[in-house]
Amino acid sequence: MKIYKFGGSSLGSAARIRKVAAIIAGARSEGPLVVVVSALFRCTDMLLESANEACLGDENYRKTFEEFDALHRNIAADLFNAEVCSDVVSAMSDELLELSDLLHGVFLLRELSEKSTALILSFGERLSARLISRFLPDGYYVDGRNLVVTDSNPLCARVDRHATEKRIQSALSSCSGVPVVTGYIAAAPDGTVTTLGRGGSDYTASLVGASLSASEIVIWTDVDGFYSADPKRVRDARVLPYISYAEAMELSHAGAKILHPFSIQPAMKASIPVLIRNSFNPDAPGTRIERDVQQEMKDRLPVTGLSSINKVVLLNLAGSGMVGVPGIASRLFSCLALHGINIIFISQASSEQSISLAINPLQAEKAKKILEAEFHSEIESRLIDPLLIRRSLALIAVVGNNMSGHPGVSAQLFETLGKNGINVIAVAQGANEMNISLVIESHDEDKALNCIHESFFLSQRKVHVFLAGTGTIAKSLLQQISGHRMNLREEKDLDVVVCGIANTRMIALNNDGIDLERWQEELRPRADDAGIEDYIRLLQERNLHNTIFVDCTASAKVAERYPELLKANISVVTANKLGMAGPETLYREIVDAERASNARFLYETNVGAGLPIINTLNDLKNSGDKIISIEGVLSGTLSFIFNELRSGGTFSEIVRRAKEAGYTEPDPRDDLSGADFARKFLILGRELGFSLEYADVVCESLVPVDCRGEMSAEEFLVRLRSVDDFYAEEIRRAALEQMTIAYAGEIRNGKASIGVKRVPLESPIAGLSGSENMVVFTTERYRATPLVVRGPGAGAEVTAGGVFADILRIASYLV
Ligand SMILES: NC(=O)C1=CN([C@@H]2O[C@H](COP(=O)(O)OP(=O)(O)OC[C@H]3O[C@@H](n4cnc5c(N)ncnc54)[C@H](OP(=O)(O)O)[C@@H]3O)[C@@H](O)[C@H]2O)C=CC1
Ligand SMILES: N[C@@H](CC=O)C(=O)O
Repeated sequence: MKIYKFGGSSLGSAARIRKVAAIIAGARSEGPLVVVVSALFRCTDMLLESANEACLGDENYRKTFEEFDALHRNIAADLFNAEVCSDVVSAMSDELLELSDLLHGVFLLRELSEKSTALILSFGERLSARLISRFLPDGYYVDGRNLVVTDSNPLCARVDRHATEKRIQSALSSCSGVPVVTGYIAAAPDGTVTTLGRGGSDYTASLVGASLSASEIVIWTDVDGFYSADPKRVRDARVLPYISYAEAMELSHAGAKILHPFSIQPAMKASIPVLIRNSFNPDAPGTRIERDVQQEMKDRLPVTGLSSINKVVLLNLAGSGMVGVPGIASRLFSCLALHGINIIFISQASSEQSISLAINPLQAEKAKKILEAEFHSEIESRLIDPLLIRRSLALIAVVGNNMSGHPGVSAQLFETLGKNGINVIAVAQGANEMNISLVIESHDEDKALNCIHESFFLSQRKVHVFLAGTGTIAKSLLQQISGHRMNLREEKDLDVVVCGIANTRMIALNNDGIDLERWQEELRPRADDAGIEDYIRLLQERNLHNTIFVDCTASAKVAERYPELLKANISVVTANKLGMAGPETLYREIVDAERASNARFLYETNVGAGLPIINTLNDLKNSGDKIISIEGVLSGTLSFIFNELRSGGTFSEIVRRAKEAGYTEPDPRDDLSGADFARKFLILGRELGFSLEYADVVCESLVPVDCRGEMSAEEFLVRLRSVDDFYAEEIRRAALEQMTIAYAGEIRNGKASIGVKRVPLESPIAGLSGSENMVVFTTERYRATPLVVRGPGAGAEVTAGGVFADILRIASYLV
């Protein structure tokens, strides 16, 4: 014998009911079957709505009732021929009339007790079972009120298992045909209608299955099975082929809505497998819930799935007078139980100074009053503090049989949450080690679910990138991410998802990732006054896990926001030097914010574009070497200019080419003035531990005096022709002495200076070509032969590559 339970989503229309009948016919050919049904799709909600409206004196209750009434009549008209239909409708009419009278009574009295609510709600299942039993060739109606015996709690009744089993066995053991049992509804011994709580039809199915020793209980629903997390919250959640009874119980108690939390227990006790299957996709294998016997279950990762309860409140009973006093916990739990308050979560530290309880927010005020009364004298005498209630919280359960005895699961869990800036307010784990429950702020719920899901390899790991700037470097970066994304997915199990792109005028946002093949088309105009603050607000509102802000602007305003981002635990990668080379106060703020947060700040491209200069310096420093001096050429543009001058080009023309090649700053005067080079030296000087401001770098400007005012880049390049002859002559004269000229600098003893220098033709600097940079580290370890880093120090491709590498460094830290 099998038990098939169909939820409301499977019973939404005549067409759906026909599909259900086909599923039943298939099973019937294999052996006896009992069907349990919920109310038709949305009907329980309609009944509740109508009852509430009636109670408020809102005449709309009739309209809602009529909608409910019409839905059943229309489905009957569609399912049956005229003769049968009139038969079915007349059977249903008696019940619909009774329901209408009841609602009218509520309307007149303006009173809706839990008892009358249960009675009104019972019509949903009663009418759906009437329709379906009649539609099945050998179906017959069985009223769950005659089978399931409960206490008299109307809306969430406790089942008397013994009495229920006897009734089910006597009614259904030797049934012929297909009994169609109303799920969800039950009755107290005095005949009062009760219900088993929302989703209680699953429980009915499990009770029926256990009482009849069924071979399996199949819960037919509208999804493919039990997911590793709620797919509405975790897009990459996947169907679990197997889970154990214990896991299913833990997950459904902690919010997984797919199964009524009580429904596992009867099946588990009778060792009956429970299958979750999709009536919309009957070919899908679904999820099998049974004892932990399958090898697949034993071989699984430690965490099987996650679930969450969206709204809980935390009650905190605390006080020094609780320490070592037996009976406090007993009084706490007993008085809440006495008043029917369900405790979802309990946490107590070994100090015994406080006990935290999570409960349903609807019961919070009642619970507070009860506890204040219970502990009145202790609160008066200050042995216990006034009761604290924290609201807007969510509970997350991380569940897996294989977590037990597997060291490192909680470490990984808390590390993941910490790196994403998610504060854990309370924690509980039972000694069976298969459920770690956490209470967090509810606005972090989705973020927490997603990062935990990825961290335990339940889905592909992701970083979410928000890019500022769409210029030379940003374009190249987007091209590189787009080109390499598939490889990263396949080889590193990492997805770099670009969720935001903004410049000063346009913006594109998409949590699922902007299409990088056509990102320009996704850009939309921004409001005139929307600055970088607005972009940061939007990205913070999204609150995605593993978020990295990437700055490819040359804007000081953007750089000023780094501390705020880091404090919000958002990592930053920047090509923009105006943070680390900004005023020392900003530099300190950034460094301090990074230290205080769990986020990372990487800026390797600030010096030498894609060359590993900052990392090399830090490696030397961190491994205890002493830096004596740093010398070299750190401007790609200036290097290019002097390298090209040696080959005979004209100064202004070479600057134009440097700009076209993407070597220059947005304003090339930032290169020619030495400002960009000076910023790099400032950054290196600060890395060395010197307290420096920009003005401390002695810097020679190559910008002619008449080119220093406001002017367009084009006008500047034209005016620059005035110095062409001068530099041609300088190069010629130097060559006569086997020398050349270059723009280079040195940091020594905390002093930094840069400028034009004559260098011998055979020197390494004269050997540079293109936009090459060269940094010479003379250190205690590298004294005789200094350590040299050399290579292209400017250009879109290498810079974007460096930014991308920083993103990946942060990704490997985060995920
Ligand atoms: N070129 C190179 O080799 C290297 C460059 N860098 C650094 O990379 C950065 C980018 O350079 P590059 O791509 O050449 O510059 P571009 O001038 O080509 O692009 C700058 C981008 O930043 C945008 N922007 C400016 N201010 C803001 C703001 N407040 N909010 C959002 N977007 C803003 C601009 O938008 P809009 O178009 O609307 O003005 C533009 O899209 C610079 O800081 C540079 O120093 C670092 C190493 C090497
Ligand atoms: N404009 C810069 C680019 C790298 O920072 C340079 O020329 O070096």
